Amino acid sequence: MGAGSWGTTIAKVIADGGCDVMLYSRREEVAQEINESHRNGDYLPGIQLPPGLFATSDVATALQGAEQIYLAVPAQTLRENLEVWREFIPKGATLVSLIKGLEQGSGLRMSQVMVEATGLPIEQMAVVSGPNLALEIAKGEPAASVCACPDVERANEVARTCSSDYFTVFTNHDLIGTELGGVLKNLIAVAIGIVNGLGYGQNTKASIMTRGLAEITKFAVAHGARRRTLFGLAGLGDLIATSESSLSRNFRAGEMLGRGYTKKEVLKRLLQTAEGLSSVAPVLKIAAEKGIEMPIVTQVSDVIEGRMRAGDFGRQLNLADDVEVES
Ligand SMILES: NC(=O)C1=CN([C@@H]2O[C@H](COP(=O)(O)OP(=O)(O)OC[C@H]3O[C@@H](n4cnc5c(N)ncnc54)[C@H](OP(=O)(O)O)[C@@H]3O)[C@@H](O)[C@H]2O)C=CC1
Ligand SMILES: O=C(CO)COP(=O)(O)O
Repeated sequence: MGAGSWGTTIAKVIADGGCDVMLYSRREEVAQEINESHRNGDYLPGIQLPPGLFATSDVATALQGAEQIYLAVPAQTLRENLEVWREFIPKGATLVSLIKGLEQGSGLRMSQVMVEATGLPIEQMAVVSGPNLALEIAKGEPAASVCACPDVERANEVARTCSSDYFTVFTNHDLIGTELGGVLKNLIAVAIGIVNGLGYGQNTKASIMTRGLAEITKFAVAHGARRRTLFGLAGLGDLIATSESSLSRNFRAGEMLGRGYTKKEVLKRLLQTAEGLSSVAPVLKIAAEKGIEMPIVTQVSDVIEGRMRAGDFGRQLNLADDVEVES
């Protein structure tokens, strides 16, 4: 559900793995292009999609008989989408979030939004997250990811379905950690983008990446995540991929901020989803409520909202109450 860069790529992975896939696009012309030319030129230029991958702009057709429903729309639209889609969800289907953002206002993770918006139990909700830059995977470059679901059997089924000879999906039990890893690394990717835009070198980036990992681990653990999840593919792995790649929209957004563009200008130029720009406010609100210091994320927010000059970014990287988190 969602034929942007990641929805289309996962659909390709699943079709390449031998399963039937129906991809939902809200725009009829995108579905038509996929069915007729086996391309999605807006989002995956140069990529040939497999003939077994079909698309539709009709929700009922997309969801008819679906056993697993992969959600790949922006975090801020998921609730309203599901409120329309829920009547078409087949009984017992697994809903899989591919989304790496928090809902603004409520601060909820996507699996929580999925439960609220559909009325289905959390056991039917899964998340797939990891170092997965869409275009690289669409080209067939090998990569791995993590599927977490409270129901172990469903996690295994999803992992099997969306694994192919170039995409390996591991399972774990930590839904919260897997979900938060994807959300939080985006904020650090924006930070790395900012200092890259300022022209700083590897010391600054490595410092922010390492201290950023400490900061986001602390936040995630305070929510019940397992620390080791944040040091695996869904945390550190995704942080490395996103922070070092110009394919990352969050990194590119940060880079533009570092070069002096305003948030409004960045959003206008980006055209695609950069979840970090929307997640930063709910993350900081929750952090403040729980008394968690997040100096890097705070500075990201200050630069995004124009409260701090990008040139001043990175002067304060320490967590005042935490000196041992790296041990
Ligand atoms: N791209 C990547 O490498 C990865 C992305 N993700 C995550 O996947 C999620 C989706 O990202 P991605 O595919 O990259 O985003 P894109 O911006 O590439 O695509 C977004 C998709 O959502 C659709 N959409 C936008 N608004 C609505 C709406 N109101 N109702 C229904 N559909 C809507 C868009 O349709 P339209 O084209 O008509 O605007 C498009 O199909 C994000 O949370 C992202 O963090 C996770 C891993 C990797
Ligand atoms: O999550 C991603 C890679 O794992 C994609 O990152 P961006 O959303 O920043 O492009």
